[in-house]
Amino acid sequence: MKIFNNPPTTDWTELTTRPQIALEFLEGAVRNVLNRVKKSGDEALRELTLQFDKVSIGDLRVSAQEIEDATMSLSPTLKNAIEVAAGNIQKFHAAQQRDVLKVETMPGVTCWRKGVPIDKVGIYIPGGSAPLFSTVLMLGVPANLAGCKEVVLCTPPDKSGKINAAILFAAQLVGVKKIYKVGGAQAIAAMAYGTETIPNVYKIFGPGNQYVTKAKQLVTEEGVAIDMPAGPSEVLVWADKSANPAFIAADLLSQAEHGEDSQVILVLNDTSLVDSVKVEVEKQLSTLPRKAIAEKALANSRVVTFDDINQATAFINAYAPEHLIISTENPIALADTITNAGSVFLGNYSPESIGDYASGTNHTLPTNGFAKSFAGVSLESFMKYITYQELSKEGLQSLGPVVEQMAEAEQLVGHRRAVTVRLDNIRNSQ
Ligand SMILES: NC(=O)c1ccc[n+]([C@@H]2O[C@H](COP(=O)([O-])OP(=O)(O)OC[C@H]3O[C@@H](n4cnc5c(N)ncnc54)[C@H](O)[C@@H]3O)[C@@H](O)[C@H]2O)c1
Ligand SMILES: N[C@H](CO)Cc1c[nH]c[nH+]1
Ligand SMILES: [Zn+2]
Repeated sequence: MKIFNNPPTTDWTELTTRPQIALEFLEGAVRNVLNRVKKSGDEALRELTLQFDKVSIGDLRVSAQEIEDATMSLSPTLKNAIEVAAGNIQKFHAAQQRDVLKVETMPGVTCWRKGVPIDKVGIYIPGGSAPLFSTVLMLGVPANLAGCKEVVLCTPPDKSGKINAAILFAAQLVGVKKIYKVGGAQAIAAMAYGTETIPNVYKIFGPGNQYVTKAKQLVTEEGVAIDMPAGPSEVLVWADKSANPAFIAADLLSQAEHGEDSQVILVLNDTSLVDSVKVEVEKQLSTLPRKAIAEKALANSRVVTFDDINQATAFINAYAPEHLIISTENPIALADTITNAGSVFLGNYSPESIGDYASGTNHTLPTNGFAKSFAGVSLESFMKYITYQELSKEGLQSLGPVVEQMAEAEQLVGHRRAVTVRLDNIRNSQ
């Protein structure tokens, strides 16, 4: 991890840059995949799966027997852990349900807003380097709570053409039945355009690598909605002397192990922890099974120190981390100064991996600075909100003249007439 002490505050560009595949190459490669799936459907999916996942797939859909076998093969302790996590995720997301609130903006003018589920949604479950069955809970639970009619799940097969048993168990737990063995940009294309086997959907959810994330962004050009760009994982730890160097190192490594293009940042308000954290990172890295991956991610990572706490806040808001851990003496006060972050973990006993799996919050979060403008997945992400209004005769008599004035001034006589014709009718019938 490269160290920056009191970096100049005029331009954060270099310090907030994430490791990325060259944009032109990435976009070209992903557009090629999208076009192939659009043109050749299932045939392209099979060819691309052979090319990228090195396996030949016959039936793209996971059978009921495969789901049953997977469920049987899983240990009771893991099943129980998944159920506990699902319960917490269910509780947190169910609490996001809102009552319909009717507002009388003027006497006789009533407006309200009602959430309705998005009929058809697609959920992408990453599986390239690790089978993220926790993501099935993060997306399946709110889709189920929202009442989406059709949920399509895509995830890459392993080298023997199978889907990880825990992914299948979690899917049946949250009621997802349409599961397909396809990953990467080709899975996003399948859910966006539909193929002979895979139904198209209206909105695509889920994290993934840079290919998956770019594919999601590109299909929005064709009218498909997405949750947000949720690419390579990242964490920023903000610590002071009260933090434990072993905890900090473990938190940094927990996200560094996701992928070589992950990035972890340590922000310190003094330099006293630099050496002890370095020692701990080396120590813990030496026994980490995914050491090679984490080492590459650490090479893209940074320690940034600031004498001035306000500069630290400004940097963190400019970086807009996916995850922010605040391991300082008064974490809540510091958290209040943060406007750009996906999810925040407070104090020394809130490791980020708790949120990855089981506290209840959603782990599908904006990366690469998108936390400036996007929120993580929530129940609302699976709904759309329709607004309604109903006017009584008296309501139209009060508000109609206002709209007549405004429509006339916008030179939209047709708009004015839709009001006038009714006001005339009321007058004539009195
Ligand atoms: N932001 C979030 O909320 C969040 C949550 C969980 C995971 N993640 C991230 O998701 C990512 C998962 O990535 P992954 O790779 O393990 O799994 P993945 O499922 O996202 O991608 C695997 C697929 O990528 C495709 N692919 C691989 N190399 C390719 C190439 N050269 N050209 C075209 N396509 C290619 C293959 O089709 C493969 O099936 C990680 O970066 C992780 O950090 C993010
Ligand atoms: N940290 C990831 C979100 O960036 C989520 C995850 C799933 N499993 C482990 N971690
Ligand atoms: Zn994680």
